[in-house]
Amino acid sequence: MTAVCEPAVYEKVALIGLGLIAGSMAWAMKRDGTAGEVRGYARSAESREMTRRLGFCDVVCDDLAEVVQDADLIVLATPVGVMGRVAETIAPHLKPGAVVIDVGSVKRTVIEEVAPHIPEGVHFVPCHPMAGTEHSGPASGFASLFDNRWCLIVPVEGTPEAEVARLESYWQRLGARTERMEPEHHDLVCAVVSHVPHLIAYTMVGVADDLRRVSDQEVIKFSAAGFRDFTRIAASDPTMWRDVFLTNKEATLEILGRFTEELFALQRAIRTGDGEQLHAYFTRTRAIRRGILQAGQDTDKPDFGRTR
Ligand SMILES: NC(=O)c1ccc[n+]([C@@H]2O[C@H](COP(=O)([O-])OP(=O)(O)OC[C@H]3O[C@@H](n4cnc5c(N)ncnc54)[C@H](O)[C@@H]3O)[C@@H](O)[C@H]2O)c1
Ligand SMILES: O=C(O)C(=O)C[C@]1(C(=O)O)C=C[C@@H](O)C=C1
Repeated sequence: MTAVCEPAVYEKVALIGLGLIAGSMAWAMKRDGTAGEVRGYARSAESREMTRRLGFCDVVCDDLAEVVQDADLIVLATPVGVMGRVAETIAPHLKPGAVVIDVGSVKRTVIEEVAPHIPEGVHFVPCHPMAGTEHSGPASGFASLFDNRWCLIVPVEGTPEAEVARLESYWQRLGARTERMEPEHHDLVCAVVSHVPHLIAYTMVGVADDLRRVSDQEVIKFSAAGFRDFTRIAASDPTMWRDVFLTNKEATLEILGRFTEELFALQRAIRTGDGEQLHAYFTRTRAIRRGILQAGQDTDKPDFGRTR
């Protein structure tokens, strides 16, 4: 029996910044023909060469104007700190009716920095796939990254409903579930579920490293899942995460403030031997994890399930 292929959602797609997210999008588009043609732009000859060798783009360019011209969908997949500059460079070369999206982990600042450069007649629809790994670069992408993960869509005022709906169907074809959100709410939610947890992991690994006595061999030798997870997360790309904290400053500081208050309360409970308080706290947090599992919302997929 011949498989019935859905038509492409966008005919020509241009990816800017060929790393984990762009590479995974390209593999996922190839998986079921979500795009007619995929072009990719990378600054370094090494990334372009690697991309050609892996074969996830039909055309690989070293010129931003060339990659975006004629593209129906343009994806900004660089660290968030440079997205404004990239948007400014590509703006004169965008065709009328094209859709520009970003996949950055922060939304309010990206909107402030990108939107002013988007020409009249071109649509800008900010997106954030809630999926990733600690790996980066063109060789790190894989087709199943977005399967069953959320992609948050943060439309700006005035975007035609049809363009947002089309983008939702695009992400769904890449395997994701979609939800729309306001930028400020997005940044606060991500500070809680992603940004501050990364900061805690970075800090915890830094603390272990400071205690050289235990860090060399013992930390790895005796670590069980908890600390190993911290070291995995703390291996994430430094440029990406520097930009996340600098651009989501307000929400990060808000959540960090709450976090340190709770931490001090637990610290006091330990110092004063208040077992009842500790037990009540841990009972509450266990119920949260169990609730997530019961609702079938834990879509965590370890790397061993990945496919190109
Ligand atoms: N890694 C994750 O878990 C994850 C998840 C969701 C969203 N994001 C967001 O997606 C974006 C890309 O992240 P990634 O994990 O794919 O990173 P990555 O480091 O794997 O890829 C980013 C690529 O952008 C390139 N780049 C940097 N500056 C550039 C510039 N000025 N012009 C062109 N290219 C440039 C880098 O060389 C790199 O190849 C980031 O904004 C990040 O916040 C990441
Ligand atoms: O799984 C991981 O390694 C990730 O860090 C992915 C993760 C997250 O915190 O969940 C990281 C940053 C993103 O913007 C979205 C997803």
